Amino acid sequence: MESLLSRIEPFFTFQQPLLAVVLVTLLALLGGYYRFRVFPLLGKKLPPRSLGFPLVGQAGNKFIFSANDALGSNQPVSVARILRPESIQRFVGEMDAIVKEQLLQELKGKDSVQVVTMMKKVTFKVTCSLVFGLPEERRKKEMEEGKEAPREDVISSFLNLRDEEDQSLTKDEMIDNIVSMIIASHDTSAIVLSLLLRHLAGDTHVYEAVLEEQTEISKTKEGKDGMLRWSDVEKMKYTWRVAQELMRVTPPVFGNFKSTKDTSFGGFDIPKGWQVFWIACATHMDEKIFEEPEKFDPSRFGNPSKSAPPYTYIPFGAGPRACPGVDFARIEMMLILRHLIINSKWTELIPDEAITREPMPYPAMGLPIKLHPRKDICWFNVIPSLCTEQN
Ligand code: HEM
Repeated sequence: MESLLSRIEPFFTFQQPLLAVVLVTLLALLGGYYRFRVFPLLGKKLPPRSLGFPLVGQAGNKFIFSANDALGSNQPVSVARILRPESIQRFVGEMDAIVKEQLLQELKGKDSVQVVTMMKKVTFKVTCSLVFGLPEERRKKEMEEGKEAPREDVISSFLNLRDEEDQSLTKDEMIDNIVSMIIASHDTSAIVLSLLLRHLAGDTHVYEAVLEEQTEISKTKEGKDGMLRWSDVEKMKYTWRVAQELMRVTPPVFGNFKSTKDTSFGGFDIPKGWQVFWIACATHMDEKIFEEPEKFDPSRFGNPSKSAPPYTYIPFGAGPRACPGVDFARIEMMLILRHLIINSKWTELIPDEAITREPMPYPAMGLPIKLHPRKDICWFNVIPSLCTEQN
């Protein structure tokens, strides 16, 4: 497989494992999809596409969160900086506060909830805080309390961008990038979280192991301010492996790239300029890459001897246009899952609910669950109805 990849890689700007490639497709096909699904948001024409994953609007390939230098030397770097681990890691405490506040709001007075809707709301709120920064009153309060200088938000960063001719972004380019960012960020994490809750409801062994890890972390927080930090997220190793395994079994998104030369793969000719649509599912289920692929086994990510070769574990894509939001997504998902699991068990109200693809994999009925909060460590205890006889 490696020799095949090395033969093919030079022909693509977006190197991916082509084992699993379901070859589709012309720009028109994807264009149709995006026009139908996304463009009504902006009422714009299909953007001129070139490389990678431009989602919406006139900005087209000027997707400035990309790690790829799509706009020119300084611009992408300055905005992508916001999503780099060292920036995102500073955001843990703030993100944690938003997550708690939003979960409380979503669960207030309820003993059952529709998970997909809840996750979308929580992740939307977290994304908005990344894009727009802290609300004014909280920003003031934090400064008064002598906390670190407020983190740079996406809007401020956009306003400071200049191209080689010292031109700032147009309003349309800004809107396109913000809408793309919000779609790319909150929907994906919301789906993974929903599927995680669904899996944990039916897998007691994994549920207990995640709970144990999170309880250990809680013990280290006793007597302190309780605020989570990056060092706490780093300790969530098993919890993260569970999320990784979930994304192996059910990768949430597809990707696409563009051939820069005429080439062929698996007996198919791929003309220069064609958009190639890849899916991770088949690669992730290939027994030559992942032993016993049908088995849900988070330990495969903690074992160097089992580690997958490059470009074979690709829920976040790979190569120059890989997802720049991976650290953000990791922290956000770990925090949300932690708060739910240390406070509550849950059971599915529709057992074995089907998964539909639209095209992302959603529980067909939105995953309604019943919550069974734990009395002893009830974070929901500000809401008495959630902490009474329901255990
Ligand atoms: C579990 C969560 C997520 C998953 C599974 C995911 C997956 C992906 C994948 C597979 C791609 C590449 C698509 C391709 O190859 O064509 C991508 C691109 C992208 N993602 Fe994510 N993503 C997630 C969360 C996030 C978050 C939280 C953000 C932002 C905070 C984000 C921002 C982006 C951006 C900006 C791109 C476009 C990069 C470019 O065009 O160069 N994603 N994502």
